[in-house]
Amino acid sequence: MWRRATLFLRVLEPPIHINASLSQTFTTGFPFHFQEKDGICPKPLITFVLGGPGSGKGTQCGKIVETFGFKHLSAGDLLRREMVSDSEYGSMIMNTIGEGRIVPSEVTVKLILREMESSDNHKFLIDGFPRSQENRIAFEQIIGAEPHMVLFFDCPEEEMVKRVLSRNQGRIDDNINTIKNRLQVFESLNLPVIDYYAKKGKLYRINAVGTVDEIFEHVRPVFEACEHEAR
Ligand SMILES: Nc1ncnc2c1ncn2[C@@H]1O[C@H](COP(=O)(O)OP(=O)(O)O)[C@@H](O)[C@H]1O
Ligand SMILES: Nc1ccn([C@H]2C[C@H](O)[C@@H](COP(=O)(O)OP(=O)(O)O)O2)c(=O)n1
Ligand SMILES: [Mg+2]
Repeated sequence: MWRRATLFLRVLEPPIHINASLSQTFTTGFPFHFQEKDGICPKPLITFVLGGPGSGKGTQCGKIVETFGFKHLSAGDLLRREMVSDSEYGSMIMNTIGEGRIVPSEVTVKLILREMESSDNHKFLIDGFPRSQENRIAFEQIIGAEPHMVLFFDCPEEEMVKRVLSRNQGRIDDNINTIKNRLQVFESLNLPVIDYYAKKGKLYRINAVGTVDEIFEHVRPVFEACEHEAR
């Protein structure tokens, strides 16, 4: 169903710009620009990491960070952190996540933007985002950048449910009722995004069944090729 994309790197990206009307929604962090390093402001290298709940995104991101030195931004972790802070969005995020729905894009993109701006690393692994076409468009408009590539951890539903139910991290959404909703939301809102990137030739579909190390052996060559291209 998913075509395996050939390596496609946009080496020359258009300059980063901020959509003026959307930028007015935010009070911090504009204009978006990276911290300088040795007097140079590098272009961001963005990888989106997608897959259903429990497909192993976070686990594989840990290994990618260790091996390839990316900055890992988990949209879910950022939202959970915001949820327990004094934020005005706290209760909305809790209700939304508890029901297995998607938090409004402006909130999530704002949290991602804040992390990107404060990072001294220009290589970003954005995990669990974009989860909908609305997420994707908000990111493009607000941050003004596109991913260089998109990983999709393809995992059977049965296996995802089993992993989520034994995750044991005390998450409010790791219960059978919420999982059912999350799987439905994944199918209806996230698969179209995955399809979108497949059509753009940016998608790398990874078989997410196997041990963590076996799966990472499928991931490794994708990043090795990316590093090679960037040289
Ligand atoms: N390949 C794997 N085989 C078995 N369990 C796994 C594998 N990869 C991750 N897990 C476990 O499954 C659960 C979900 O993994 P996680 O990385 O949190 O997935 P996601 O971020 O996609 O929801 C975690 O408890 C993790 O330890
Ligand atoms: N882009 C995103 C990412 C996560 N969320 C919310 C809704 C998701 O069900 C929860 C949990 O996301 P998270 O990526 O941590 O979940 P998994 O790692 O896939 O199990 O957070 C969101 O609203 N928008
Ligand atoms: Mg995760």
